[in-house]
This record gives sequence, structure tokens and C-alpha cells, in this order.
Amino acid sequence: MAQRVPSSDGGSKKTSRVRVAVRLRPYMDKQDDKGEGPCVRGLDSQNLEIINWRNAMETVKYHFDVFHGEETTQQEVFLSSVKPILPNILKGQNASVFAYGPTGAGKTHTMLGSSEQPGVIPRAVLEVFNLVRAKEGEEGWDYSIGMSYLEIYNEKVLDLLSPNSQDLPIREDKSKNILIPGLTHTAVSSFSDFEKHFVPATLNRTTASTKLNQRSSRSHAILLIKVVRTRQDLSQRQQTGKLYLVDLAGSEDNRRTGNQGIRLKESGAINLSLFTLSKVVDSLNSGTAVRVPYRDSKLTRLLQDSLGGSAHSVMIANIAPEYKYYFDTFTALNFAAKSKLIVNKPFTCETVAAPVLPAKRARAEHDAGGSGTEPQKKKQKDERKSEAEASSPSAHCHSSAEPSVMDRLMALEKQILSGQDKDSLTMLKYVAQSRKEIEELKEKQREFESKAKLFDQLAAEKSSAKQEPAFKNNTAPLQRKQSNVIKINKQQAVVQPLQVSQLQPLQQLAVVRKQSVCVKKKKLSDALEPPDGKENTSTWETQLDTSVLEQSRQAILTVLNSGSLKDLKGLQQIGDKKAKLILGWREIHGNFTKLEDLQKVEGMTEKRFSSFMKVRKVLRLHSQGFHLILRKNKAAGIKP
Ligand SMILES: Nc1ncnc2c1ncn2[C@@H]1O[C@H](COP(=O)(O)OP(=O)(O)OP(=O)(O)O)[C@@H](O)[C@H]1O
Repeated sequence: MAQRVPSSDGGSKKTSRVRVAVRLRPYMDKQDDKGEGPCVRGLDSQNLEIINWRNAMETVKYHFDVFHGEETTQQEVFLSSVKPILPNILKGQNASVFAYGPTGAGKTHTMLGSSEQPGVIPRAVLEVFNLVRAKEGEEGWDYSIGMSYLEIYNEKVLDLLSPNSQDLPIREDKSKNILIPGLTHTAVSSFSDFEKHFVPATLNRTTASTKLNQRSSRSHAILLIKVVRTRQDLSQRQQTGKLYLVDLAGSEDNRRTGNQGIRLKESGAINLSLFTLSKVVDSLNSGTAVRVPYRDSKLTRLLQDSLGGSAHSVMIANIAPEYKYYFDTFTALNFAAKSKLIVNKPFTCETVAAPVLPAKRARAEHDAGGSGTEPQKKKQKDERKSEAEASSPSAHCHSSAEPSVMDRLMALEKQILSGQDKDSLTMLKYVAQSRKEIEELKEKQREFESKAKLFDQLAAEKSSAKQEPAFKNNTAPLQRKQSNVIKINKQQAVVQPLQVSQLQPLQQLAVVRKQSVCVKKKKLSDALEPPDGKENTSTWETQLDTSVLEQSRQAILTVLNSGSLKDLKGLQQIGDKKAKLILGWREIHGNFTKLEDLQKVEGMTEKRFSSFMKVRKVLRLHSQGFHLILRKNKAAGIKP
């Protein structure tokens, strides 16, 4: 059985963190039915800015390992973000590349691409074959390559190489390797052999048309490439390196996708697993969590040995520039900003087995992933050799569904082999930059807080003075174009607080309290709002049961920390805008530790906060008073 052993090249001592690249897809006019222009744009190779949804005159800046702008080619994405991690697989280490982002933002384009523009998957697999070919015979190792391909659809693990299979279980062995018993693992001897299996299997992936994407991926597609290297001497040492290439399903806002029925169910499963992924990222990020919730979704369970644990990971967060993707883009950027702080510890997955009889050996290999018997391996090796020897593209003729892919990849291969990989130096820079980036994140947080203060001041003074943009660029400021449709929507979105109807019974309550509890003969509303406008808590708050108050505070705190947009809007005096502000604050700062933290949320002035608290207390009084009325009426024989 494969075991984790310290990497001979010292890999276990080094740490490598998840590299985060952000890719902005080109602006697609037809997707922007309101013609509002882009809401996000790149500043340089690592920075981008997005319009601040709280104030369209401002932008929020983000810094990532790499920013791929709209013009970036598939090859550039591969060279800078993926190619550098691939050699680790040949050393028995794990690597993973996953594309994250809202539906329609370009994940499948990035991972799979098209026959004209092949994406990360075909390029990475081709590169693995090239690396193996270059190593073969050297250093006394034999190599074999195998593949599995699966999708997670509605929380079911389905084998794309064997499409009629049932939901497969996910297991973990003693050495914490993730295994999927029953999953097809096919030995592949060449790139064309890989393509023969991969292309038809891709068509088995569950896709459907949604309002936002005509061919939307409804599942997480995970391609596993396993490289097994076996020592040529009698020691039988074997190392297994895994490469996960993951095209995640898009994060979706069902109000925009218009999903219903089965689409809605799929969407629920997609969002749940992505939510768990973000929780896993959060836990890993904080570094303090006792339990990382990998087991809460199939996706995170499967990625367990490639995220936050053992693998060299790259996340490509895909974003779209159209305004209608704004909220998803903002969420994706915040998710990605968290992910870049995860630290992975590379390990080598190696077995040291006693020499075994050929039959037993074949079985052991089958159990470890079906990397093939000795004659099979020889065949693979021969095939790889003959492929290497072949010089003309016609030598690579194959029966795949899309032959042009192969020709283009052959041309690509030549290009890559002759080109210079500038990325190794860049990789070194990232290590030195990590500390700096943490500081920058803190700085960004401080910036947010000072902006929030400024906003409060301005709101308080009701100043009509024009606000300065938060980030000055030489380029024209990024501003949202006016759209009539938006104006109408905004009006529709205004939620009128039900103050009159909910505060109405309070008068009765105050009277009841006066009679039954014998408190000061003072109107409750007077106590809540004394003439000087200051809250006189000592006169009325002390009349309440403090434990009830505390329970109430805790309940609100729970909603603030874990409530959805809808839950937040369910709180009195929290409308759509404020609920979003709270979500935004939570996204950036984490949980509220006490209710008073709410005042840190933009727009939540001291006065507003105090009136928010008053309503809470009033409602609590209301409920206490209501029970008192019931009790009193019951005693007097009055039916409710
Ligand atoms: N960088 C790009 N250059 C050109 N076209 C792109 C780019 N990125 C995406 N597209 C196009 O945008 C559309 C949506 O992209 P894609 O299907 O890859 O999105 P997705 O994020 O995978 O969506 P879903 O999650 O719904 O599957 C496609 O037509 C794709 O060709």
C-alpha cells in the first residue's frame, strides 16, 4: 500500500501554498443586456479593481499571484500558472489545478478549451507525457501513466469513463490517500491514447442550458492523472504522484439563472459543495480550526489530499466583467483572496515493498490504481518511444472525435519545447512576496475601515460634496453606466420596514406593563426615545430579564454570523442594502464577535445601531408583554 514518506528532495520540509490566479474573460456584449459596461478590470499582472457596490464612485483593489487579463491566451495561462507545478508529480507528489468561479465566467474554457484554443487539461497532460519521456531510462526509474475521470453531480460520484456506473464511494486509506473503489483507472501510453479515452468521456459530463450559459456544466469534473514510477533495481520502490485537474461547476445565484425544478436542485448541490469548499478554505486559512470540514461534501472530501494538505495547488478563479455578474465576481474574488493564504506541505507518496511474484505484483499494481503489468508497461514504454520518434504530425493519426485537436497540440508541443519558460523565476518571487501580501491584506482592511468612517461622517453631515475615488488611476475611472432597468429594479427592491404595524401593539404593551409589572408610569416609547435623543437604557432596559436579553442578543448574533441574505433581511430595520453590507463585512472581516461590531458595517451609524437595538428590545418587550396579557386575560376569564 502506498505510504507517505519524506520526499528525498526535501519536499516535506518545504511548504508550498496554493497559488491563486484570477482570469478575467473578455467582455461579451450580448451577455450584458443592460449595456452597463464592465464592473471589473485589470490594473497590471497582479492587481485588479472592481467597482465598490457601496459607492459606484469607488473601486476595491485586489492583489493576486497572477492576474490574467482579457487578452491572455490559453498558452500564457498554462505556462505561468500550471506548467511549473507539473514536475512534482514525477517525484511522487500530488498536484491539483482547479477552476473556480461563477457560471459563465470561463472555467470550462480555461480547463478544457476548444479545438482552436486547447485549455489547461490537454496542455498539462501533454506536458506530463513530455516530462516522463524526458526522464525515462534516467535515474533508474520506470514510469507508467494512468487516468481516471469522474464527475460529482448532485453529490454523486459518477465515473465518466464508465458512464452507466452508480454513485461511487470515497474512501481514505491509512496513509490518508483518497481512493475511490470501483473507479475506472486506465493505463495510457501516449497523449493520443489519453485523448481516445478523454474526448468521448467529456461528452458524458452533465451539462444543460441555463439563462446565463447555454452549455452550463452542472457538475464538478475531475480528471486524475496518476504517474507511478518504479525503481528498476530489486528494491521495488514505487512512488505515485497524482495530478487532479478540476473544472468546478459554477457558483450560481438562482434568482439570476432562473433555475427551477431539476436545475434548482442541481444548483442547490453545486452551491452547497462550493460553500463547503469555501468553509474548508476558511478553516485552513485561519489555521486554528480543530476540524477542517472536508467530509461535509463529496467535492472537498475528494480534494482533501490536494487542498491544504499534500499537494501543489493552483486555483484559477474565473471572473466575468459584465455588471450582472457583479455579486458573483465579488464573492469569487473574496474566496480567491482567502485561498491564497493556504499553506500546503508537499509529500512523496512512496511504497517500499518486498519483491513479489509476478502474479501478485500485477494484482498489487491493479489495487494501487491499475498502472499495468510488466508486459503492459513495456508496451506503454515502447509506444511512448515510438511516439517520440515520430516526427511528422501524420504519425499521430488517431480515431478521436476531434482530430484537429491533436494536430494543434502537436504544433503546440513544438512551440512549448522551443520556447522559454519564464515562470520559474516568477515562482521564486512568490515565496518572498507571501509575507508582503498578508501585510497588504491587513492594509486593505484598514482602508475599508477608514472609508467606512468617512462614509458615516458624510452621511451624518448630509453633505452633498462629491466623493473622491478610493483608488486613483491614470486610466479613466471605472464607473457603472446608467441603466434605466436598474433604476426600476432598485425601486422594486426597496423593502419598506413594517414599522407601523409592528410597533402598534407596543402602546398596549406599555400600558399592560405599567399595570402588571408596576414599573414607572412612563410611556415605553418615551423611555426609548427621551427628548434629548440619547438612549436612556437605565430606565427601561433594567426592567427586562437580563437572561432573555442575552438570549435575544445571541440569537441576533447567530443570524448576523451565519444567516443568509434572506435571513438578514428578516431582521427588523435591515433592508436589502444593509443585509448586503453585512454580508460584505462578514466576507472581509469574518464573524461578528459582539452586536456592537455591527457599527463597523458601513452605513450603520451609532444612531442607526441604537435604533436597531431598540427595536430588538421593544420586540422582546412586546413578546414578554404579550404573554403577560395572555396570563392576565386568562386570570380574568377572557378568551384570547
Ligand atoms: N478567455 C476567454 N476567451 C474567449 N471566450 C471565453 C473566454 N472565457 C470564456 N469564454 C466563453 O464564454 C462562454 C462561457 O464560458 P464557459 O462555458 O467556459 O463558462 P463556465 O464558467 O465553465 O460556465 P459553467 O459553470 O456554467 O459551465 C463560452 O462561450 C466560452 O467560450
